Amino acid sequence: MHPPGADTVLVRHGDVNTKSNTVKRYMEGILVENLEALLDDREVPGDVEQRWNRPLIHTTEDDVEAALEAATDAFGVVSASACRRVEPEPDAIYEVLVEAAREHYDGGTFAVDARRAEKDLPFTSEDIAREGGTAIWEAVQEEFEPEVDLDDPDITFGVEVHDDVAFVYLGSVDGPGGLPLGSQAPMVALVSGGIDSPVAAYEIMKRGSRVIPVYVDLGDYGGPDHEARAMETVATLSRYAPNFDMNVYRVPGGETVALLAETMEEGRMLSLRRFFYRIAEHIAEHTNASGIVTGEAIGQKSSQTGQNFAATSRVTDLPIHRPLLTWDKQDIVARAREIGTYDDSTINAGCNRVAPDRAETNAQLERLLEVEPDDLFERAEVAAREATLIDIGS
Ligand SMILES: Nc1ncnc2c1ncn2[C@@H]1O[C@H](COP(=O)(O)OP(=O)(O)OP(=O)(O)O)[C@@H](O)[C@H]1O
Repeated sequence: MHPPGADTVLVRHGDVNTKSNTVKRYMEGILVENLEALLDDREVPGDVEQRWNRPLIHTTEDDVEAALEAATDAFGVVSASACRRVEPEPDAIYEVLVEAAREHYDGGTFAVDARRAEKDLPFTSEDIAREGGTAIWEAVQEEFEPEVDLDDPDITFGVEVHDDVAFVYLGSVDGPGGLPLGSQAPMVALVSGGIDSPVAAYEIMKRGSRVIPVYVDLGDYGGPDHEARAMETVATLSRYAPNFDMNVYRVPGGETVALLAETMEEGRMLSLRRFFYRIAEHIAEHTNASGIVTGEAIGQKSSQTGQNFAATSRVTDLPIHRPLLTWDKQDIVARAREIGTYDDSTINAGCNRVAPDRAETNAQLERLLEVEPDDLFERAEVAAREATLIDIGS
């Protein structure tokens, strides 16, 4: 919903605002590039203006909702509004508020939420809210019984006044928040195509890190459907990052997985995890990435206990980031649905279970080292070297 004639998207960022002016300018520049790429990828016409504090997308009224959707998919964006630009004069603002009310108000409560970006304007936010509210009320009172409710209105008319322009909008749409993608160091993301790992990758992207996706082919324990599922989830994630390479490193792990399944019982999943981390470390070295991301959550699976993390994490010097560490499964599922990876993740991959019937929950590294294959690290190194890059076709 937007005021008639709205052809601009007003973009608000959050954490970018906490930075020094130099860093903020740099990050706003990255955000603008990302917004341009999202518009381009979705074939939405529009120009992005790098305006201090408030990037703007200039588009057409027909395209403004699509531009708004693209803007609220950009990492670093806290919220955005489709708005009409007007002269920063009270009467011009009230005129547009009245037009917007005539078009969209259909009874119930309303509020005017007005802000001034500059303090030296000859009117206050309260003046605009009060007089704008009166103008709206007078315009609709013959047809309806309008009521002002500042706490929980049915419709909110937003006004933001700068010294050179004012914006009028009807509410705002939340974005993901975080920081612009590419403003932080890249990370290797271990993606399995399950529900959790794509969400973990998304959460790291949200903090500004591009991800280098790595999928380990599990051989007989994986299969084409398992792999396709992983690739689909990455393709979905790449819609949020059209100007970043998200092709997947597919690493041949089938022989090692089969060996672990044949020779190990309780500690099998832990040595498998050590194998994954070590592979990720090699790919991180090769791609200049600064960490490893997984979808693990404390206690979610028997292999994901605190003791097991302590025993397995020591296999690499790189930090292992587990953005979902404290998340409940239902919250992970909700986020997967929100970002669009849930359906890909729940396709039946029809693969065999690697996990043993009796799983280790209290791993001791020394005991694990006694039973795991001596050449596990060499295997990881060779597998990483033999990785092939899969074009996810975005
Ligand atoms: N075949 C794989 N290739 C790459 N990474 C993997 C693979 N399998 C698991 N992982 C990584 O190890 C983590 C833990 O895997 P595990 O299978 O124990 O948990 P999960 O809850 O099923 O995870 P997910 O839902 O992401 O598959 C995953 O979140 C992912 O980061």
